[in-house]
Amino acid sequence: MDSSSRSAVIIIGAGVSGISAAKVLAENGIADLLILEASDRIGGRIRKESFGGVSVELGAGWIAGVGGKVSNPVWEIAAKFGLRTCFSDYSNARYNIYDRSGKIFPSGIAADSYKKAVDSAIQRLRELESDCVVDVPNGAELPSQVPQLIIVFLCLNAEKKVEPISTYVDFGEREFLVADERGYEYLLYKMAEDFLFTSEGRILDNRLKLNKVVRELQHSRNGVTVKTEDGFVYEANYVILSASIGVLQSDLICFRPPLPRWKTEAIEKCDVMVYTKIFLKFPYKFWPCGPDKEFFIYAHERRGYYTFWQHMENAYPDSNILVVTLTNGESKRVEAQSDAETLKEATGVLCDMFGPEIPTATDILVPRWWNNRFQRGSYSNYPIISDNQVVNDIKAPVGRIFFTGEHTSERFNGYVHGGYLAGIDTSKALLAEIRKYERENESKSFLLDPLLALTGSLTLSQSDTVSGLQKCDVPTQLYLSGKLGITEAIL
Ligand SMILES: Cc1cc2nc3c(=O)[nH]c(=O)nc-3n(C[C@H](O)[C@H](O)[C@H](O)COP(=O)(O)OP(=O)(O)OC[C@H]3O[C@@H](n4cnc5c(N)ncnc54)[C@H](O)[C@@H]3O)c2cc1C
Repeated sequence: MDSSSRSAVIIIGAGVSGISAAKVLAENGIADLLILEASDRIGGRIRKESFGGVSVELGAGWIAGVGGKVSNPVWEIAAKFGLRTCFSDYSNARYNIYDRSGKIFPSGIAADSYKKAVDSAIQRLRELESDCVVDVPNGAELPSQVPQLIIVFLCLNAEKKVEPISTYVDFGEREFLVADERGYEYLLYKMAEDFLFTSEGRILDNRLKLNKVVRELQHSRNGVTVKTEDGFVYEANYVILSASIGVLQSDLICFRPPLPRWKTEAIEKCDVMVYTKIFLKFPYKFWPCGPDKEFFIYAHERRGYYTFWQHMENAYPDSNILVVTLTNGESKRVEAQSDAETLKEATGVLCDMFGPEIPTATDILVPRWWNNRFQRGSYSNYPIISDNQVVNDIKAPVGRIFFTGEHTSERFNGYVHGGYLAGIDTSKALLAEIRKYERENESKSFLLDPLLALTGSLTLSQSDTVSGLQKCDVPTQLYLSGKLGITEAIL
């Protein structure tokens, strides 16, 4: 076991929220920080991979919420660094719906069915709201012609909340696909460059430590001891924890003492969505091309079975890549099987749509977000009908541990900009806390001064001298939530 010196703040996780949190701290004079990241890279759920000769985004692919009155901060950063993006027009998908015999549903029927189903689902949601039942409206009465379409759209929307989605209300309704060889993650690197030492595209600053899997957080009124899987121990005055909601629900990180019940209950209440983009590379195109054909749908009686497709010709012309999106149960099923089996299933679906003569895919890429122990899912999904108490509890600090990540964003959870803004918010809250202690400490030492002069000496313990911040610790949660008992709050 090794010991490192004490840091002012340790940030756990180098995804967008961890990096934005660290940047705000650094900009506000907290240079003494340490970022511990479990994997061998920064980015977290923003991740590119080379596939079929281009860069594909296994995680976040779109900058969602663009073109409104307020500018999406992630869009601004992307513009600043010249990230290449393509506008995505999903609206045409409803006209590109294939049945199992490869017939396209006539556009009128499809659009009409879509509208009816959405209306019916919204109505059903309103009813559910009054009953306080929380779920995707599986049982909504759907027109029989293209049920799969409706379910896809409802899934894609309901999983990210059906009623006004803050992202679109605030930032606009347009979505842009990142299609840049440097990847979406390039933005994180550029953010890190502002406060970490970098050279030739690499972060060389030893305040970022990769392959450091945090397994234990021992916290007290004096600080936090962080233990990693490789036996290292790090000490900090404060910790910002940006691990995903799926990780918090798992047993990867042990808290000593355990998190209070109000916290663990809130964490359990938040659903984890699994969203999987499967990439298939072909020797040549056999699907209809053109911008209005970018998205197409396969209508199958089995819910979510290889339903939502996208060709990558707009993003990367002549790449001959198709992407199919699966969610939740289907994602987990596919993650558990071999890629060869997945390829066989996907090929069967493509044969249904485009005939048996299609070429065999030369490559397949199946990300496994659910089985990744540093993610355990793709993004958070708060119950449609829930108050803000759950998210407030999830983000509330416990003593010296502050929580961040997309799941702590009240308005933009599930999105990159949610993670980005959450990181900023958390750091601001921590800075306020630090300043408060500094003020209190100053007034304490002011009171102590005459005493010191009288006695001539006063010995402080080592932990007291590390930082004045430790001298008058009041568990943060005490004043954030009136419902707590003292012992729970101290935990
Ligand atoms: C498939 C997919 C598609 C998506 N599509 C979009 C999209 O199109 N648009 C959009 O805006 N958003 C999208 N998202 C969501 C977006 O990617 C996330 O909201 C955002 O990236 C989350 O950032 P974060 O910092 O909160 O978490 P993360 O990126 O998960 O960062 C947390 C970091 O903590 C690390 N970590 C975890 N446990 C430990 C530990 N014990 N010790 C040390 N480190 C640890 C992880 O390795 C990770 O790097 C998508 C996500 C997925 C998976």
